[in-house]
Order: sequence, then C-alpha cells, then structure tokens
Amino acid sequence: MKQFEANFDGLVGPTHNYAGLSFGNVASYSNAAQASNPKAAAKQGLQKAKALADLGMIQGMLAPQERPDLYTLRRIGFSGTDAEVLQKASQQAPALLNACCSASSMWTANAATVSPSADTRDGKVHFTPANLVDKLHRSIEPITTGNILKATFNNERYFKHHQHLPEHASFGDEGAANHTRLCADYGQAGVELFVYGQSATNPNAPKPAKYPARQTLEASQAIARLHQLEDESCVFIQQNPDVIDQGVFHNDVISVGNQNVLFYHEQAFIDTETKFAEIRNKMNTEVHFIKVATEQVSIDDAVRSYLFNTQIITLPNGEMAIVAPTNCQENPAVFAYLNELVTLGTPIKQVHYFDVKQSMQNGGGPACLRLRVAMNEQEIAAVNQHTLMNDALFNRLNLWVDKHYRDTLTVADLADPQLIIESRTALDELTQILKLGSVYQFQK
Ligand SMILES: NCCC[C@H](NC(=O)CCC(=O)O)C(=O)O
Repeated sequence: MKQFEANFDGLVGPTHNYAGLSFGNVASYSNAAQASNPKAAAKQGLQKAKALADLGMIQGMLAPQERPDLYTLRRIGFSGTDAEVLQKASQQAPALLNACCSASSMWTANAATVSPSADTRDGKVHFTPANLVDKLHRSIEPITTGNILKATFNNERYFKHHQHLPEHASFGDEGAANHTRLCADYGQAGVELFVYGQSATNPNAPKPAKYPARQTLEASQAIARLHQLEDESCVFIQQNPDVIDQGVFHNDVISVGNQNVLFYHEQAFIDTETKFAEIRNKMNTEVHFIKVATEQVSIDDAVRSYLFNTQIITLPNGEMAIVAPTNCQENPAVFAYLNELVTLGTPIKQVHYFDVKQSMQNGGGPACLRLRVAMNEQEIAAVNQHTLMNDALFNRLNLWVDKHYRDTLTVADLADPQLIIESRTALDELTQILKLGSVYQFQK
C-alpha cells in the first residue's frame, strides 16, 4: 500500500494580532503592539498550502479557534453581555483580554503530537492535543483542538484521539514542534525523536536560566506510552538549554527531520553523539545527519531566519525539498548555506521559498504552520475529505477570507464587540465549508 506524509496547516484566524504574549520567543516580543494584517496572514498561509498541494503533496487545513475567547473571560469573572465582558476586561485586565484574543492555534505544529500507525502497537494513528501550559494564551487551545482533530480525522477504525496531558508544568507539552520522526519510508516503523527542554522531576538536570523550557521529559514519555510506542522506536533527547536562552523556544527552531534525514544545528542538543548512536542503533536504515556548524550559521541567524523551521518534504519523485520562509533568502549567511546545501549530495535537492511574514513576526515559520500526519491510502481515504486542499477549496477559502477578514488589526481593536460577531460568522461558515459539524462552543 502507498504511504504518504500529509501536512495539515492551520488556517490563520480573523483575530491574528501582535500582542507580545510569548516570553522567550524573540519575534513575538519584538513585534509587540505592531498592527497586523489578518487577511494577508491567512492568504500567505493558503498560498503555501496550495503550493505544496500543487507539488503533489497531500495537504489539509485545520480550522482556527474562536477568539476572543469569551468563555475563558467569563470563567475568570468578567460578566454581562459579550460587549460588556470585552469592555470590562480591556479596562481592568488588558493582558488577559489579549491572551483570550490570540490566533495562536494557527501554529498547528503545536496542536498535537501524532504517531503514525506503522509505529503504534494497535496499528492506529494516535493524536494527543498539546496542553501548551507554558503560555496562558495557548493553554486555552487543547479542548477545541481535540474537537477539530476529531472532526478532521473522524474514523475510529483508523484514528485514536487522546485527551491532552494534565494541565501542570510537570507535563508541559508543545506537541509536534518537539517531536520528529525518522524512518526508511513513511509506512515502515520508524524512530520517534522526542526533544524536551527540561526534566520536571529531576531538579539537578540542566535547564535554561533565562527563558522557559516549555516541553518536559515527563510529557514526552507520557505521549510515548499513550501512543503505544515500543522502547525500540523512541529516543528522548534534551535540547541544549543555552539555545533556549537565545530564543530557541521549540525544537523546530533548531532541527527538523524527514525520513532518513535529520537537519540540525550543532548546538541543538545535549549529549548529541550518544543520542545519535542510539538513533543509529534503533533505525533499520542509514540516517543522514546534516549538521550546520555555528561558523556557517550562528544561533542568532538561525533564530532570525528560521532556517530550521523549514519543512523537509519528500516529493512524489522521491527527491527531498526544503520549504523555507523568504526570511532565509534575506539573510546572507543562511541563503549562502541553503544554496550550497542542495549541491552537497544529501537527499535534499531543492529549496522553495514562501512569504509567511505575518506569521514569522510572531515567531511562526513554515514548519510551525503545519502538523504532519503520515498515513497510508486507507487512512487518507478515512480523513474528512472536505479539509483536503485542491483548486476548489483554495478558491473557496480565499473568497471566505476576503469576505470576513480585516486587513488591519491592532491590540486596541481586540475589545471591539464587532470582532467577535465577525469571527463567529466566519467560523460558522467555515465549519460548513470544511463539513466539521459543531466544533465551537458558540455552536453548541
Ligand atoms: N510554533 C510557533 C509558535 C509561535 C507562538 N507565538 C505566539 O503565540 C505569539 C503570540 C503573540 O505574541 O501575539 C508561540 O510562541 O507559541
């Protein structure tokens, strides 16, 4: 049976804005309070998704979440009509209002961790939504994320959906951004590489000094248990705390894998050689470890350009391509590196650049915008087909964005009661386009 790796991109929501909510994420902090363009953001994302579909990749879309999140605002004591709740929150606790308005569910690399059926004991594709407890604005995502995943992968014969991990710092889980899978072919059992930032139960283990380590070892181990992975198919590796302190808030800002390739910065991990030996041992095929040295690309350049937040995809002809943000073209060291990389005789032969700057300004590159789901033909046939990208869906979603999205949004606009009406109207229509049923609280 044929095997594929599908990418499910997060559709950017109508409240996309820059509120400086993510301590430790350099772009989020440095662009705080700038005006955003939600319409352009959504269209940039759709362009990338469509281009991958046009390259012959299986590409899906995941719906955004309802924001402002009035349920959370009411839960923390703001009362009255929707307009009153927004107004009180903006006067009394603007930071909390901002947290309840983020379109951060667009970064679906943080939506969940996914293990393909070739790796799991019961032969199902397993999904666990990430609890995202490190950031308030993201910790309100997992329940709706679970609803959207269930409506997208809606067949219990093939897909197993777990509840998100307990909402405590010991189980800090950031989803697929801290997980990558190596394999000979998508349909063969592979090695799932879990990258964590700190161990919650070992106070003496290394951890960053300045910025938070969002992913814990305990969370990664829990996911491996839930997903019924064998010890022989898991490797747990710690991210280098020094790079977290330089703005590498997720592993996918410093390394990315695909099939038998692991593309990484030499400073990405702790104990690299021992862990790579373990990977070699557990893999049934040779792995290309493509190392980028600091003298080629500094951590600062990697964080600014998002060289490692690229997608490595296997094209239908078997060649690998890198999907990079245009920021990589604009950084001389990184552009030179990528031009050289395709000549080095590794499986990576092409680079495709995309302008995803609206997302980049919040610290989300091409890889943040997608959730990878490796599937066989039967599993793909069991996916909600209305979520899969093609000419018709691309045109329909662009028209939908044109109709409902603003082309400028500032933090001051977040209390505008009209925004919640626009957002609900848009999402209600979207659930009909994608045939998701009622995934939002306002629809229940
Ligand atoms: N995988 C990329 C995630 C980026 C995301 N940024 C944000 O939430 C910024 C939102 C803001 O500051 O408005 C984060 O840090 O989790």
